[in-house]
Amino acid sequence: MKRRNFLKTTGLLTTASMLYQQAPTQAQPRLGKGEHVLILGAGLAGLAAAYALFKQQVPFTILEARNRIGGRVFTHQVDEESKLHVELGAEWIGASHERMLALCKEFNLPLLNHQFTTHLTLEGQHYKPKEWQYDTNWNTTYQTLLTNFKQISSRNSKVLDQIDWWKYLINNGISERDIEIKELFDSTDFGESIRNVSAFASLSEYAYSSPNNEMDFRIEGGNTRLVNALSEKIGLEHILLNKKATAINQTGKQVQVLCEDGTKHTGSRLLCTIPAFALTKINWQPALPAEKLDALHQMQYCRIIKSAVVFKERFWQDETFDMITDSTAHYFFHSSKNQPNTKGTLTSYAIGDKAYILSKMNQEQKIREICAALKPAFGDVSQYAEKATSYYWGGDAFTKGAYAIYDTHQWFSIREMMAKPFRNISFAGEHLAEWQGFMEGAVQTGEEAVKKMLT
Ligand SMILES: Cc1cc2nc3c(=O)[nH]c(=O)nc-3n(C[C@H](O)[C@H](O)[C@H](O)COP(=O)(O)OP(=O)(O)OC[C@H]3O[C@@H](n4cnc5c(N)ncnc54)[C@H](O)[C@@H]3O)c2cc1C
Repeated sequence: MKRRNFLKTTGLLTTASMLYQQAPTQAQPRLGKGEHVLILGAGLAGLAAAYALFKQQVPFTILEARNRIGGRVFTHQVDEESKLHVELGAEWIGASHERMLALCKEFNLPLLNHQFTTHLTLEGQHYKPKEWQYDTNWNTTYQTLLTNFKQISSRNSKVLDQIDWWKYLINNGISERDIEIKELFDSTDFGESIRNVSAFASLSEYAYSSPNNEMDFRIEGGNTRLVNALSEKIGLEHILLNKKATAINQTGKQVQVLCEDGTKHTGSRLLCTIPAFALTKINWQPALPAEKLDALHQMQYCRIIKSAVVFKERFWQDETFDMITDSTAHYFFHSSKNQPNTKGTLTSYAIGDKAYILSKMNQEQKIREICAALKPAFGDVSQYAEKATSYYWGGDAFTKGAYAIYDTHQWFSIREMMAKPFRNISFAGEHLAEWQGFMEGAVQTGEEAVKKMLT
């Protein structure tokens, strides 16, 4: 069974309705001929929705708050001379990410292998890929847990949602050393400590992911190329930048969006693809149902900082180098893999409190921190470091985090409430997706929202 089908069968779409019986449920009428759709947000959810409308010849306009398209897909050129680029937002396309793979194929965007072989540095000791491993018994237990999860009942799914991933692993006998390593690994997936993630959310990700945990590909030239291809296809004239929505009024059959620059935009339907935090900052007339606002307020986004350092030489030598460490800089990978040059970049990917600490450092301090974390593996590499570029998503004005993180008790409670349409307004975006936290999820929710409008 595929992951999305699995999630549908675990009762996901019924529990929240039981919890929020007061909320109004209104089926939206089918979109009429010539009716204009407004879309908030030019991230992948908004662009995928617009592309689906474009194919059906439905008129639409995208309103985007930033001065660029792409949202959390954000390719950045770090060095003009070498033309090296890095991803400051979404990095990997997974081998199971069907819609992303199909779109890349459709737009002739070549995919590059972006898999790595992982080193480990723990308490100042460096281990090369085959020099470290989890306890053999634990490996067997873990595989059994993943396999058994695929048979889980709806009732037990909800029990699992009540405990966090860390406690679940401890309960199932992981050793003290292995939980330390597992926390370092898995927290990079969730962007916070695994004590803050529902065991159900974790298992549904790991049991259904590709063998490389969906860290498989990236688009040659940068993931922003997909965003650009979609925008060009639908017509750049339909995407209005610097249009931060501040108020949304629904009167009769019309929805009016007021933007910070004083402009007003009207449509028969509105699709909001903006993150939960941004939705709570909008002045809604009539007000959003209290249960929905409450769910949006509860939704947390993880803190991630990506810091890419340009080095004069690729002293790590191995193209597939990545490394988990117990330092503040946390996880490193060779972000210039498949970009031939004498110079190269290593990206540090730090989460949670570590991300926050790094965000308070200037670039020189960050380079010092990163070089110190690399020392056990490579000695002093500070002479190779040229510059660092970083982006702290915890401070992002629109998301206040990198992607949604479902804490205990949340998977089966707030999600459906956030996804519920509100009169002529529908909702999409990564935080509502079955492939939550991924580009794939953003695309799927955008496409599905349009499908619902048209049926
Ligand atoms: C550091 C990091 C690493 C990641 N790694 C991966 C990865 O390896 N693989 C993967 O598949 N995914 C990854 N992701 C997740 C992926 O980036 C997201 O799931 C996806 O891009 C979200 O798309 P979206 O359209 O739902 O939201 P967004 O991209 O956030 O788009 C929403 C848009 O709405 C706009 N907006 C917000 N408020 C308003 C407003 N009031 N008015 C108008 N517009 C507004 C925003 O500016 C934004 O452009 C990562 C994300 C981050 C941040």
